[in-house]
Amino acid sequence: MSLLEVKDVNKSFGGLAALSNINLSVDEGTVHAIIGPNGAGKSTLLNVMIGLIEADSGTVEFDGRSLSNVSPHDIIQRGIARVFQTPQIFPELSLRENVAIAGLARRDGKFKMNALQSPRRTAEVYDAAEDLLEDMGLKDLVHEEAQHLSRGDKRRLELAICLAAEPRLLLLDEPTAGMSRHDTNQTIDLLKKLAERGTTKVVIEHDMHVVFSLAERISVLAQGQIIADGAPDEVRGDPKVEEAYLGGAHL
Ligand SMILES: Nc1ncnc2c1ncn2[C@@H]1O[C@H](COP(=O)(O)OP(=O)(O)OP(=O)(O)O)[C@@H](O)[C@H]1O
Repeated sequence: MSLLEVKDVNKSFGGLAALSNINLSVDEGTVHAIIGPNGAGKSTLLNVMIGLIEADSGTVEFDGRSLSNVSPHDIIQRGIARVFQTPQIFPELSLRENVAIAGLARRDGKFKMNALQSPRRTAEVYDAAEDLLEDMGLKDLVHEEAQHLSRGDKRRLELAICLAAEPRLLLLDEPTAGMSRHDTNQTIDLLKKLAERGTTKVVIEHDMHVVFSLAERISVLAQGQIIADGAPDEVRGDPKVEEAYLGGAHL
């Protein structure tokens, strides 16, 4: 079943068509990668999906309901979370406070810092935060200030923050950008583990190792258009993709 449907979406910046007639369907429970060369329109598409950029025309539907005119906050409430290229964390708070705040925001419908001081909620929320951090391999760091984390651990924290919101759809914008091969492989393992939670994922990624390790379906953007869409093996062998994406090199 399709969880997210992008239908006939167009977006121009001035005279530049960043997205042209984009149609894309993300099936529930799958990992769907969006790849393409620099400037292909990947971030614009992700921003349209999450309501940060309004399309000139076309629609995005999540679980059968249009996301038009829905605020980014309400989009999160509906069950969509985005992992940004730069981790969005509170640097001076501990890891578990960072994750607990996200859990409370999900539960209460809006950010309520003073809810952290309510004893009844605190234990419950902190327990859930610690469980998530343990899943992310950050158990020993729950009391550390987030600002002291390594880059790889920050990415893991940010994933925990996103998951605390219990999203049905997770949008990941270059989750392994800037990571060492070791951290990249750990992140791949982590994302595979997340698949067991049934969270549907859309991943923008430059690293082909990551894409082909994770994705069940790949859409290829070039110059604002989808030039290929299918299973990894279909996309890998597509001459249009090799030409557009890597100037004729083999994927
Ligand atoms: N706010 C904006 N104003 C003007 N032009 C923009 C804006 N955002 C994106 N563009 C242009 O739209 C096109 C698509 O950009 P986009 O960032 O979506 O590509 P991308 O595939 O994510 O690229 P990259 O892989 O380099 O991040 C580019 O030509 C870019 O310069």
